[in-house]
Amino acid sequence: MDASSAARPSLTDYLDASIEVLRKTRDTLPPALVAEAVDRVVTALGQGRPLLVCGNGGSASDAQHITGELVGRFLKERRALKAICLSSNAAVLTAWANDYSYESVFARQVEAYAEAGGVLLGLSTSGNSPNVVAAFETARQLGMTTVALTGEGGGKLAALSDVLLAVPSRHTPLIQQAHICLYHHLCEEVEARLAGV
Ligand SMILES: O=C(CO)[C@@H](O)[C@H](O)[C@H](O)[C@H](O)COP(=O)(O)O
Ligand SMILES: [Zn+2]
Repeated sequence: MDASSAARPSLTDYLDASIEVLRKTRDTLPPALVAEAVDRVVTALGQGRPLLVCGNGGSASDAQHITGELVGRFLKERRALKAICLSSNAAVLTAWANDYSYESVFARQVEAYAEAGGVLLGLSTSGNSPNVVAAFETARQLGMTTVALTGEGGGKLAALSDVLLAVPSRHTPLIQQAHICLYHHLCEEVEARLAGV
């Protein structure tokens, strides 16, 4: 063991902390709220309206992950679903951020793809990333439903979300891990309900 490793959590400690956040999420997040998020997404996609997904850093990967499951498949064979990742088009992101502002990179794409009755799903562990906040403001102006996956309290997204799924932690990586559980559940439910529709 090197001298500095004593200060860092062991893998066992890290897994224990992860389990604790997942357990608190299970015990505190109302199932009816999760069901409402599922309902909103099922309604939008069932009517051919888009699900737009955005986030930064690890949450950008999560946004890609979610849209990959829904455009392709999660567990079942079924039709493709109109899920669009706003965090993955490098040309759009770099051109818009370079010429205008990083703060508006998602809002601009919401303008491009929004349809009233669609859903914007934003992932932000702080709930305060300015580009996700701006995207929520634009989505609401354009008649979209907003669903947020955040950490404890929901930050600025709390006031801008029709459905707020806030993981009870302030630790970014552990919140992200709980987000993966929540969105895999969402994908499984959405897919099951839209199979054959
Ligand atoms: O993946 C991680 C940390 O696990 C980082 O890349 C993290 O996503 C970035 O610092 C984000 O910029 C954090 O933004 P947010 O979750 O507060 O919206
Ligand atoms: Zn990470």
